[in-house]
Amino acid sequence: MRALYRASRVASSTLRPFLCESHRTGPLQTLVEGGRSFCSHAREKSRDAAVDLNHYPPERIRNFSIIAHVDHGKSTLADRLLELTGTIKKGHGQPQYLDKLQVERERGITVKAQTATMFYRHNFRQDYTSEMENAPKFLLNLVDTPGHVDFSYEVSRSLAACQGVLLVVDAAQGVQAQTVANFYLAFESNLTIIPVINKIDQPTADPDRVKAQLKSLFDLDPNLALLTSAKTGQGLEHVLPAVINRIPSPSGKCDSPLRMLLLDSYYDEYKGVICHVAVVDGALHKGDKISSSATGQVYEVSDIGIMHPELTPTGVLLTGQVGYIVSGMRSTKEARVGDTLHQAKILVVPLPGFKPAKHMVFSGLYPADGSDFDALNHAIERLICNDASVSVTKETSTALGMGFRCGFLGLLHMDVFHQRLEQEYGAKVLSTIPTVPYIFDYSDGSKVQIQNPAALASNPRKTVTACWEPTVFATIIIPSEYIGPVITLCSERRGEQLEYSFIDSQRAFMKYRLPLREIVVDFYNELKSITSGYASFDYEDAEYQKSDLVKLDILLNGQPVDAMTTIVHSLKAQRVGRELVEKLKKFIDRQMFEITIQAAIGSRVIARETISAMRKNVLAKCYGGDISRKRKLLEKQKEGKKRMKRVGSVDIPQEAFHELLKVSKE
Ligand SMILES: Nc1nc2c(ncn2[C@@H]2O[C@H](COP(=O)(O)OP(=O)(O)OP(=O)(O)O)[C@@H](O)[C@H]2O)c(=O)[nH]1
Repeated sequence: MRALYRASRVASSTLRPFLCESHRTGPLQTLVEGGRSFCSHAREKSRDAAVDLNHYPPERIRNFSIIAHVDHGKSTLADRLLELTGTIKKGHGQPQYLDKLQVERERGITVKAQTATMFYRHNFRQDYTSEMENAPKFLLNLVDTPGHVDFSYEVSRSLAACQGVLLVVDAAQGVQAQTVANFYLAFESNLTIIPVINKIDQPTADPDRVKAQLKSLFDLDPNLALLTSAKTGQGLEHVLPAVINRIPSPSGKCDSPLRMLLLDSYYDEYKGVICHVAVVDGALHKGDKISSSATGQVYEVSDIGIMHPELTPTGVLLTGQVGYIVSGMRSTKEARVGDTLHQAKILVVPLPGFKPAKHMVFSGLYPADGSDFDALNHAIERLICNDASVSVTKETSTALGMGFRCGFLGLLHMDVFHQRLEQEYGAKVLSTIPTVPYIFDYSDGSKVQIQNPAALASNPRKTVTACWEPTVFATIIIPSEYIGPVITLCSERRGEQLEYSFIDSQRAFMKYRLPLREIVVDFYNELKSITSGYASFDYEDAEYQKSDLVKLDILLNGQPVDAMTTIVHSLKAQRVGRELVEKLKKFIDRQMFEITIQAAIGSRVIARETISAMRKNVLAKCYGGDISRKRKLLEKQKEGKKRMKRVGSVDIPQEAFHELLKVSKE
């Protein structure tokens, strides 16, 4: 009896994940057919499946991510692995296949992490003479991640679905700042790290130097580093065997109730919201009803599959597998990244999820043509379905009308969002000067985070008692000859040096604490230019520090333009004010009346420029020398101008706003 019970338990635990919901809860004996484990319902469902995932229990799965510093070759390596496994055709004519966005192709950077499922036969005995057809087939999920610091949130999210990483390092450039940051992301997540020294085909490649750096900085065994060229294909044959041999399989429980992590989501015009998910425990089938731990909403799974590399329906996703689902969610408010999805009516302990995205930079987005507010609203709603890391709230500006205050992960992220709005949704956008989130303490004990400088209004009933600004820990890696200029740059930017050491005989490693405001605008460009492009830079957020901040208003003919208000350090107010005023003068056209442009702190004007009025020649038609008639005409013109000045509003061209974004230094 006990044996029978045990047999049915074993059968139940191994079979249940493969069954549809109606059968999973029913008596098992009705489902077992000639010793095979699948119910007729499940077979029916798998008919539309191009790939049968039932052959891939967790021990035949490896989930790994490719992480590296910018441009060290992640996406190219991903291409080669996809080709090697036959997932995409060789010479598909589209380099960096997984960089699908127009903005990624134009800028040559990865912005969005992309997952692709590959199938690969691996012979553990390394006995290549034996027939490979008999070697076990593995399901490999590869995640290509962005390298730029702004998108490290994407990297940390991707790592939640992985058990290991390929840490790619350029054989000529060696370890760079994002290599360090990404190593620690993987290390702190307890992932297996496989070092890959790439671009060994370059004439300046020095793999031994890189191996020594990997040892001294990360204590990684240099003998375990793989040497590759994603360009020529050299050494690539060792990558996937290393993935299978060194990275553990996912450790979820097949016989537990479904727990699935929502990794990412995007909006598709035809299918609606498509969610990328990692099945941690249990299994999910097409037609199942699932529920969100965050909202309690119930959905029916209408499509399910893997990215192979395009959406490929499979009818099922099993423990340890990564794929997509379509379940009728309508917006990212429903598809919350980091949420745990489970079978409806079966309660589970939610998975740890992710830390919420931290918004470093805020900016107002307004329709370039005021009447297009609805179009911009629609475009932003759609785009945040594809980029949930942006925060959006509505705001109104007296100068620009109705718009949005958006929070971004950094300046590049802001630029990319802006570009995507224009390219993918045809929205014409005007953005205001980016600002960082400051905190102000008031005399009544309240604390307010200011994301829009114009909102910092003077209030007679309470005064500001303290100002706080966000800071970051910055990592800078540079060739030793540039140490002097970099130290000067950091101290100009109010930085405090925390660490200073040498990676090897040629390169220095520095850690600084810097105010976030000082690095979001143009710090990286300046760092690159003073180091001939050799510096690498990364940062992570640190705590707030007390600071002496002032609100800087820009006034046109005495009227403050709220969209141009900014908050600056008091020591730099004069310089920033002058720079803003001079920039504006260049971009505002002369009008029929005089325009004064002023920068002011409260009622104190700290910089001023004047654009003189265009003078219409009212005397053109006045022939002859009647002086009193001429004087009369000039007097009339002066009166008219006064009236225009009083009632007229200054037209500020779009370029003026774009130029103000570039105000390089505070
Ligand atoms: N010589 C050489 N060039 C390579 C190799 N691998 C990649 N590249 C080149 O390096 C550049 C950057 O490659 P990507 O694959 O886009 O780098 P990435 O790390 O994905 O870049 P981000 O996504 O922006 O972080 C491209 O011009 C590639 O052609 C290699 O093994 N050898």
